[in-house]
Amino acid sequence: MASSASSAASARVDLDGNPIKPLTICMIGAGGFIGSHLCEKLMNETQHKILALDVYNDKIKHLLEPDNLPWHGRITFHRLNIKHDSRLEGLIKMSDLTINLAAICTPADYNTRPLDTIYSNFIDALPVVKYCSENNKRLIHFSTCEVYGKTIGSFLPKDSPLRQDPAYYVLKEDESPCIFGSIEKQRWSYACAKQLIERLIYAEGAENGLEFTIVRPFNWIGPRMDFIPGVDGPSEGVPRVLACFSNNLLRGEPLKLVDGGQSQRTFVYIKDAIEAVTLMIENPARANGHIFNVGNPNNEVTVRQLAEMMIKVYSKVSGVQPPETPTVDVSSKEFYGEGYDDSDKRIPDMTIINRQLGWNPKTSLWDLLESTLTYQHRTYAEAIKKVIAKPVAN
Ligand SMILES: NC(=O)c1ccc[n+]([C@@H]2O[C@H](COP(=O)([O-])OP(=O)(O)OC[C@H]3O[C@@H](n4cnc5c(N)ncnc54)[C@H](O)[C@@H]3O)[C@@H](O)[C@H]2O)c1
Ligand SMILES: O=C(O)[C@H]1O[C@H](OP(=O)(O)OP(=O)(O)OC[C@H]2O[C@@H](n3ccc(=O)[nH]c3=O)[C@H](O)[C@@H]2O)[C@H](O)[C@@H](O)[C@@H]1O
Repeated sequence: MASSASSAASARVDLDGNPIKPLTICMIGAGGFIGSHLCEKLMNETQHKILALDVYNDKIKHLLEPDNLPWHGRITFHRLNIKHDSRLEGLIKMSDLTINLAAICTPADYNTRPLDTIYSNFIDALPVVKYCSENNKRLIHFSTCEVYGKTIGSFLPKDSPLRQDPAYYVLKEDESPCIFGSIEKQRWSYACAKQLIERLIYAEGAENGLEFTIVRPFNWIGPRMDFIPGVDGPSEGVPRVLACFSNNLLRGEPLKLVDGGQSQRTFVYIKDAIEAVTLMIENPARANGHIFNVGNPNNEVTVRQLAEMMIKVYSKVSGVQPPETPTVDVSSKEFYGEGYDDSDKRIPDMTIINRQLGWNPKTSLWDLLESTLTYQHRTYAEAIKKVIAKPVAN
């Protein structure tokens, strides 16, 4: 008799009521933050098989070992660098669907390693697109909300009433322009490379019939995002804001607000966002040919407000009192170096994803920070104490 888990999984149907066939998915960048959550979801709740490609597998080790896991045999890890590995085409050919997550995607790299950033986000993705197109394989490609760049409203005078009009700031997949800074502002190397790969994929769809979906994530956050400097990443490394602020909180240091923390972001819980990706995987007729914003327009804060909320939540979940000086201002030049620039505001329009997939985010910013910071505290607090206690070598 089939187990209740597997019979429940085999009875699953898509949004149009058709049974979902198990797929083989070539997931490139499966060992990263988003990949690890997607692998977890697909193993726990579906019957799909994953060929997981990455240079690292630390974040999915718990899904690969031991041999008696319920999904044993449905996920296999292939350690490879897509820059130079002849196995890539074969693995794409063996699959029904390719999901490409591989990228350099931390802002601290965009202006300091612009060549690596452009190669990673454009050149290295080219063979993936080509192999999918030539072999008639479906592609879900991860782009970014950064392709929108700055809002139209950011160019209006500070006191202009038009700044309050959503037409000047809400970001729509099929209408909003992509507004980047000058070439000296190398921050935009990432957004520009992502924009060009989006255009190439779109053109492959238009001219050669490639079946594609492009995902534009808006600040997905949660457990396993990036690294804590000096614990599971380089001491001098600068991860994305959730990990930067977590690191400050774990060490009892003030949180650093770049240029006063005035930029605005909308944060979505990784588990909500993964639901959207699962809908795309399992509803190709509704997802193919579309570009989807995936974010939570209800969770907007300035970076300063995010810092203040994280300080409160961390204190609640850890029992540790916040430092006397909870935040400090730092210039972007000091923090990121020459060539940094910023997106002012990022509110996703949700019309297309709502219409095609009926998806909506559920988790409030407070709740997602509570579960994420509980994880950060449990995972890192002891390790940080040891790092801090270590005598510094002369
Ligand atoms: N997390 C977000 O909120 C967010 C927002 C916007 C866009 N994205 C996009 O989503 C994708 C995944 O983001 P993430 O947050 O999981 O990042 P991540 O850095 O955690 O994951 C990327 C993974 O790709 C792997 N990788 C990079 N280059 C590779 C190569 N040449 N060969 C093999 N593997 C390689 C890395 O080792 C890493 O495990 C990226 O394309 C990113 O640009 C993420
Ligand atoms: O997550 C996304 O949707 C996209 O945006 C991110 O870009 P950004 O939001 O600017 O990156 P974060 O590092 O998360 O920074 C958010 C804001 O916090 C600020 N910040 C960051 C770190 C810090 O310690 N202090 C601080 O004030 C930054 O200057 C920025 O204004 C990254 O480019 C990508 O991962 C992704 O494509």
